[in-house]
Amino acid sequence: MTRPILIFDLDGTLIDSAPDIHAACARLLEGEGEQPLAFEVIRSFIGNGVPVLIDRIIAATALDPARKDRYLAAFLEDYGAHATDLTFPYPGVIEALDAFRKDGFSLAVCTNKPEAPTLAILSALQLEGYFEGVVGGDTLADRKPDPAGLIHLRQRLGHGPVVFVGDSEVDAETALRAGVPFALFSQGYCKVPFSDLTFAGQFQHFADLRPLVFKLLAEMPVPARG
Ligand SMILES: O=C(O)COP(=O)(O)O
Ligand SMILES: [Mg+2]
Repeated sequence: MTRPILIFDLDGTLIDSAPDIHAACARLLEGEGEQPLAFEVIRSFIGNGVPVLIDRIIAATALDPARKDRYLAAFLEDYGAHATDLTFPYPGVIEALDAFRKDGFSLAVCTNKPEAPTLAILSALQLEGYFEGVVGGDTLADRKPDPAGLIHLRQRLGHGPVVFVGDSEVDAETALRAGVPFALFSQGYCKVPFSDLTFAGQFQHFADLRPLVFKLLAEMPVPARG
């Protein structure tokens, strides 16, 4: 039987990474003689990838847009060295991944975080062994909300039924465009009211994800046999 595929977003879904992203942004701004931005402000800038994070910081401060490449490189170098100082999986993530693995799911990650820090974080938090595929923000030509990452992972992992688990409006749009049901984690970094999102179900603790995923799989149309 085709194995079902469960694809997870990373920041604000599997891991609470905003504290380290905020700290690295604060060091970048201090290095440029600027005041750090508030934690909630930086958290609201996460989800569209690091280049967009830097654009949003430039727009909110006196940083020079012409020096974006330099800020981006400085951020990535610093964040790469400190990405798991304050970052942990959300409660229940490891138990949920263990259960899904026992159930026979193929597990994967589709994040807008660049691939190098993504792989380093998964390794440092001992999560890497769970995932048969990882797509970062710079892995393919287009990142979320482009559906290419979900489509690529589905093809790589055997074309089984897919559920995408994420926290944000970016993830909801990605799932919609890929034609995949979306399970919304309500404790992440979403910037818009949930009523503005398309999602098949939501959960607030990872202990509640497994029944939701089985419900969504049971609701999926059975593919026609040729
Ligand atoms: O914006 C980012 O860098 C990553 O965000 P994501 O893991 O939620 O896709
Ligand atoms: Mg996210």
